[in-house]
Amino acid sequence: VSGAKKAKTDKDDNNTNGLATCRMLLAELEAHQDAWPFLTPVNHKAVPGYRKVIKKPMDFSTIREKLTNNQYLNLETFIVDVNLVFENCERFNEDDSEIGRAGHRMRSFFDKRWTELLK
Ligand SMILES: Oc1ccc2c(c1)N[C@H](O)CC2
Repeated sequence: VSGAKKAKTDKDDNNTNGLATCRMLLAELEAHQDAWPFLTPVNHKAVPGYRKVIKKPMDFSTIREKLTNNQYLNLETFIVDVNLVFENCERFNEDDSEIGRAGHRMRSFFDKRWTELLK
């Protein structure tokens, strides 16, 4: 019947919400050699100014937790959180710094990979 909603089953292997793609992309981000500044939440108690400057902290372990808890509706909502990691990094770090450069390298890696996977 037209308009009838397709029942979601775990056999639904056409990666409907892009969740298999999210898992693949996150695994690659976590394994990247430049991921070290982004693997766990910034310790805002130890970093002066961080809590005040960065309104929405985000990191790869938090994204992993949210993915595990099925908190991402689709690939788009996942990409919003990954981009938040890189936006926070650019806000808090000079471009010409170790962490600043790592952030730029990670962002260009991610942009390349998700556009490749979406083609
Ligand atoms: O010198 C420092 C010391 C701590 C941090 C940074 C730089 N940047 C990170 O984005 C946040 C944590």
